[in-house]
Amino acid sequence: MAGITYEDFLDLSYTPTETDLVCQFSIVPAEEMDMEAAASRVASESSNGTWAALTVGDDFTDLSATAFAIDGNEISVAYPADLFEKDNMPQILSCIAGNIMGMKAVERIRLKDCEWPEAIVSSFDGPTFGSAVRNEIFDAGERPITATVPKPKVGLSTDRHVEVGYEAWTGGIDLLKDDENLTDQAFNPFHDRLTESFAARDRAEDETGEKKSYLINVTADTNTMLERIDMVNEVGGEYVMVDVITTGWGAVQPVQKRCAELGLAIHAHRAMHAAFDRLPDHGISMRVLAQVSRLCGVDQLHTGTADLGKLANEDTVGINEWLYGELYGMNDVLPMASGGLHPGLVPEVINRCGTNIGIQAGGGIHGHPDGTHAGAKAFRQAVDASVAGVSLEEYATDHPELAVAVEKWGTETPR
Ligand SMILES: O=C(O)[C@H](O)COP(=O)(O)O
Ligand SMILES: [Mg+2]
Repeated sequence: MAGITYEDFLDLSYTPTETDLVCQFSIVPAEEMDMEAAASRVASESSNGTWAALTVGDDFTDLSATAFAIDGNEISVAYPADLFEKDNMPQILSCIAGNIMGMKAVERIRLKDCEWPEAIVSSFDGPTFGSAVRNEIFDAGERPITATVPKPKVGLSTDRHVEVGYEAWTGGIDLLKDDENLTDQAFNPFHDRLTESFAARDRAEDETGEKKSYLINVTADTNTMLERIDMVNEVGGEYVMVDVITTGWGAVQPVQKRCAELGLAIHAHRAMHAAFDRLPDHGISMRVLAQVSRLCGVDQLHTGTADLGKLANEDTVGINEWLYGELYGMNDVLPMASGGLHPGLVPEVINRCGTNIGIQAGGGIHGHPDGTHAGAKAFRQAVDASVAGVSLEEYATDHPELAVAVEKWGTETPR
């Protein structure tokens, strides 16, 4: 009978069923443990076992996970579907990435990848739009959509923030984006920024004849986020932005449901992800965080810059491919490349990631020697040139803003 002693959680002859959730971990066992014992403890602690052999009899539903493969320092664990509550991401993570992360039986443990069965996937709503935002909200055709964060990231007054946004929109940027730590502070209150930005957005649309939108950061406690989402809807917004890791999945889920009712898209900023994924042999991979984001229904997600930008990245291209991939009919997610980008890096970002992305620059626009409007033009020119297959050098000959940006930054990767 499985589930009594932790050795019972290892079965190298087990073949996962179609309904199992299969998780891949890398582990470094504690000093006195071999891989088999440590793998058993992972399966045990993350399902229905504990450190002690139980003497409670067998009057319980057997929800034991099974460690069924060991390959070097990697193990695979299969979890039975009934272990999980439907549509409850916190509960799932409390199993597969819960106590085991700090368990002394392992020195290090990293949840690297999951294979999600249909029963779990279909219990979540998934994204309302996904990458369709590019042509359902915008009319971007084959090009990536573009975004910018006014800098400095905090401290601009509402008036200045809106002015910067207007300059960026009219320079050719699709999306104005708040920064991850701008919400409702005294120097730039949420409600003022919301109403004034959308008024400026309307003027920018009239001036350019292009669709524009604004990713206002609603991040807060769940009730406040729901109120802010309603406010965004009332002024005719299309999106909200949420810092999904810092708010937590139990907050993202109701946000998704409210946004789906209202027809709003969700832009997910991943601030704090590196607390989980930066150490290569511990934590939760960005790949799994991206999978969780898709199930919880974000439409756009920061997945890095394929290592071209200022932030450390884990396998941007592989993560993006997973976000586009077939998942029992669930909508995909639009990956956002962001963090230290400037016009000179755009061709290589598109070369590595393709055009079905969003691409964001803060410093790479607002650090342009001729200011934000010129910076926005240069960034859009870099996108247009790359999609047309024209080199930046050639495009810059009759696009002076791009020429200035390329002269300033070249193709360097910032730190
Ligand atoms: O939130 C973001 O995406 C960052 O603020 C990016 O800023 P940067 O383009 O200046 O690195
Ligand atoms: Mg930021």
